Amino acid sequence: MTNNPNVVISESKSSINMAITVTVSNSSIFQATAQKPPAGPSSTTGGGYISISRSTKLVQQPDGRARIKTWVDSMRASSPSRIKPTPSLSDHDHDNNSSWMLHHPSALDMFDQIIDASKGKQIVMFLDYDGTLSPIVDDPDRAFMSDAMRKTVKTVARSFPTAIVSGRRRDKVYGFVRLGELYYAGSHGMDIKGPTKDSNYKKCTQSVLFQPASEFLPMIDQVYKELVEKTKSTPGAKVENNKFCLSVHYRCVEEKKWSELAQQVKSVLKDFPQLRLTQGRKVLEIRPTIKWDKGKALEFLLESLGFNNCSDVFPVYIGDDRTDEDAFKIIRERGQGFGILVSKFPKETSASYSLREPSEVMNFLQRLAEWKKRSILPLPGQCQM
Ligand SMILES: O=P(O)(O)OC[C@H]1O[C@H](O[C@H]2O[C@H](CO)[C@@H](O)[C@H](O)[C@H]2O)[C@H](O)[C@@H](O)[C@@H]1O
Repeated sequence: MTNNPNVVISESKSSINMAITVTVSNSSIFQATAQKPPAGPSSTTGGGYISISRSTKLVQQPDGRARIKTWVDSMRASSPSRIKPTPSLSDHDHDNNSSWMLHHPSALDMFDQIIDASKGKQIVMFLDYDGTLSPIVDDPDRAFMSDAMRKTVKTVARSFPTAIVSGRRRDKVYGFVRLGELYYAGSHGMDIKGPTKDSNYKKCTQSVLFQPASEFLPMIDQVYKELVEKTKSTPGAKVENNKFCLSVHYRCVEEKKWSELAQQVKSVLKDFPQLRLTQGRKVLEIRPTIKWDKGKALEFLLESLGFNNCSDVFPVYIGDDRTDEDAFKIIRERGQGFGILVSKFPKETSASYSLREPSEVMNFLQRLAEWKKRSILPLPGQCQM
């Protein structure tokens, strides 16, 4: 995707006023401040509040009970499968659904309009992995992508610069996707690497582009060990080491144990104010407080491609998670391209369009690749020089 995929950019250092900031809709859950030595290129700063949504803030209780309740509330809120299935939707639910679909229509239904808007511009594809290219499953180590999806992504990557942007560690998501011609932004964009022809992907360190949180590696490893130890008494809990960030999965934890798990995570994190907690789909995500996310990764990749100040670029970002909202927002702010949210349920989002599930994502990608193929073929009767 870049003119020079072999460039290595190191992070700049600045002193940071650490904060753990969490909003549920955009997902910071827990906030505390502390002064710490330099740890990253930039930082968030914060006061002592927790926030359930962009508009709702709670004052912290000294004993932390309100905070745990807020965590558990937001863990529930991030479990949309709890919503009743469509056949039993009430009139009110139907109205909500229809109104949401008016604002976020299906990208398949709007395919021609999307293509029209992209005319004369370079489409650049950004694809989230879990829940977008692969269906959500109980075991995060078995979230395999189908061969049909892999073939489709390969075809798309031949037509447009394409990046996978995932919360997972980069080598793990590469292990699922197994396509060397793509860009990969792992650890929520904190580990970016360009295309490689080398079949041994891990050894090809020359094409690493950006790792803005490398100073956090020892801390992340330490917190990983502590979380594994602390949560082992909670059946079903699973801690995943995503290199520059961590995931604490509660998909397989009984709901009555969620509060206990939140308490365990909180008790570890209290000693690490340099880390913040965000939420995904039945997962608590822990990452450095640096101002870097999937949106920044999108901007970085566009810049690497030479599209920073261009009016003729058309980024399309497809994702299902709260962490993808950072990228949807950037796309909106740039006024270029579109975000597409993968969801069966109405959700607050900055995406413009929606798709219901990975099979629809595949369908959309196939149509996009077919359109591109047709658009470069000569018209019938037209001579090729
Ligand atoms: O940015 P993504 O590629 O969407 O990664 C976000 C998290 O995805 C994975 O967890 C999610 O998918 C699992 C497998 O389907 C599922 O079991 C889990 O409940 C989901 O949250 C991944 O395991 C996490 O590390 C990523 O942060």
